[in-house]
Amino acid sequence: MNEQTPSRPLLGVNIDHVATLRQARRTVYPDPVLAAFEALAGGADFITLHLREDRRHIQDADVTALRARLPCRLNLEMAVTDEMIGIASRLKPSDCCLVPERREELTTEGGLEVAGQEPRIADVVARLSAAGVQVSLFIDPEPRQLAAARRCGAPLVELHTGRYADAASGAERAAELTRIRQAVDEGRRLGLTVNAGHGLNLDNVAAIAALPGIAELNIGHALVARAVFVGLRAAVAEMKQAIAQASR
Ligand SMILES: CC(=O)[C@@H](O)[C@H](O)COP(=O)(O)O
Ligand SMILES: NCC(=O)COP(=O)(O)O
Repeated sequence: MNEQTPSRPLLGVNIDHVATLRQARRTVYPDPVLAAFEALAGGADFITLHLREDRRHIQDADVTALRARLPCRLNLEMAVTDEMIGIASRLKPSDCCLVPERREELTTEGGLEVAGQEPRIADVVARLSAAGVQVSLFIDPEPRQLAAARRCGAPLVELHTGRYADAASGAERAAELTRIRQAVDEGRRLGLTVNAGHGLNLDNVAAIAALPGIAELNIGHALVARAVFVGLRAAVAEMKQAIAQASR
């Protein structure tokens, strides 16, 4: 629950798109395991990765290797499918985040529809929790989804910040930030630990990191993109600094 929310959000580095580069040629490099250690050297608090049904980037072997070798928490993002539940139950990552997934999507387009499938989500939360996995639900910043997440027994939620990140105007961005702030407050009132992520970068992270009560941020694509120019260790260090400055 949320009694120990840190003064500034922890940073989970999502290494999906290191694997995207590897999959472009089906080579064995760049190695996501090496990337994870570089991210940790840059100050990452834990590592996040998304094992998609279509395996477009992260592969099963990456999850197995990281589970065996990481000295930190491993946050496995996955769809709510029997296949993925089986993988998570077998590998037992420290954390698992249930996300929506559609084959044709370019990236995650919205939050998990928890409110419309509570019995299924509650069952999966119970099964993974019984296996010792800390489960979070990737949801839109909406009161009905927060309430449903609480009823499903999830201890954590991750608020989808994609609409904030993709806002086409300052007014729209401000409105989305208000929506997220209200969702953080409501989630904490419900006793949830509240995380956030998707589409965050050096230009937009400060306003999110400054929101009181956010426990963790998951950031990936923008960090890997920045790493093309400065390296992953430096890109993570930059992001940690931006988060620290925003949450003073
Ligand atoms: C759930 C989420 O917002 C991301 O962590 C997710 O991994 C995005 O999918 P891609 O990494 O394939 O863009
Ligand atoms: N859950 C969000 C995440 O892990 C990273 O999302 P992005 O920074 O790659 O958009």
